[in-house]
Amino acid sequence: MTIVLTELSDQQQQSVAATREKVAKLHEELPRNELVVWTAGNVSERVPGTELFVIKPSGVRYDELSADVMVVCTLDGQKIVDGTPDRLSPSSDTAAHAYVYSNMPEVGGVVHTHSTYATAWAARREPIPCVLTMMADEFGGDVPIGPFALIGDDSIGRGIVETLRESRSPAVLMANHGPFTIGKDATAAVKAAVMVEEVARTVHISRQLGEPLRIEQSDIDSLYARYQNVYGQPGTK
Ligand SMILES: O=C(CO)[C@@H](O)[C@@H](O)COP(=O)(O)O
Repeated sequence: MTIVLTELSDQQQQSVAATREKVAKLHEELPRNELVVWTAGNVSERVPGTELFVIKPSGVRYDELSADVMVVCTLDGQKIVDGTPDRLSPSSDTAAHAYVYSNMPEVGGVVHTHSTYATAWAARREPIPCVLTMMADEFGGDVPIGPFALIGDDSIGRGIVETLRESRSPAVLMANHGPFTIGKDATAAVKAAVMVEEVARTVHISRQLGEPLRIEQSDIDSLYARYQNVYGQPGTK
């Protein structure tokens, strides 16, 4: 049965509208942080109080993105009648985002980029070793590699879920493709995308003059616990 946005409850329609505004605004962070070129990358967020999520339309330039063109999809990746033109297709990664939302109920936001240094590690299919306290803080260990998967069905999503279920990391480097990140909401997922590119660059530079040394696991655990539970102001991180 096709879902029609205007047939949802007023509260659900307001939730969709607010999520569209937020996801459109968060897309600005990808070029601002130099995580994407042209139309690469995408951000999505689950719509509270619904079984829906909002994602970028495929192939639309970042300076043409707005709340009005954010596409609303069901958790199996199907576009609903959302007020956008029928011809406006959701991101080519919609199936991947949908698979994550369907299989990781704790995830509220998903981001994909091709940021240069993180994607270079993905091309080598090499996990980023946990050699920085910022990595312990944000990723709780290495940043893992996910399997090579072609776009178009749920194989990328399946690879993301299978990898991240075995890791504390909110980022996975999909082999030969690039980073996908998750979070409790889209803001957290965008932050993870920014941070994974930062640590990928730092560790790359460090390795040019020697082999960086891994932090002891007990120290990683201690740093991760502090950062996840103490750092920053209450409710923000
Ligand atoms: O890497 C891919 C697909 O995985 C790119 O096409 C992606 O970054 C951007 O695609 P969309 O514009 O979101 O369809």
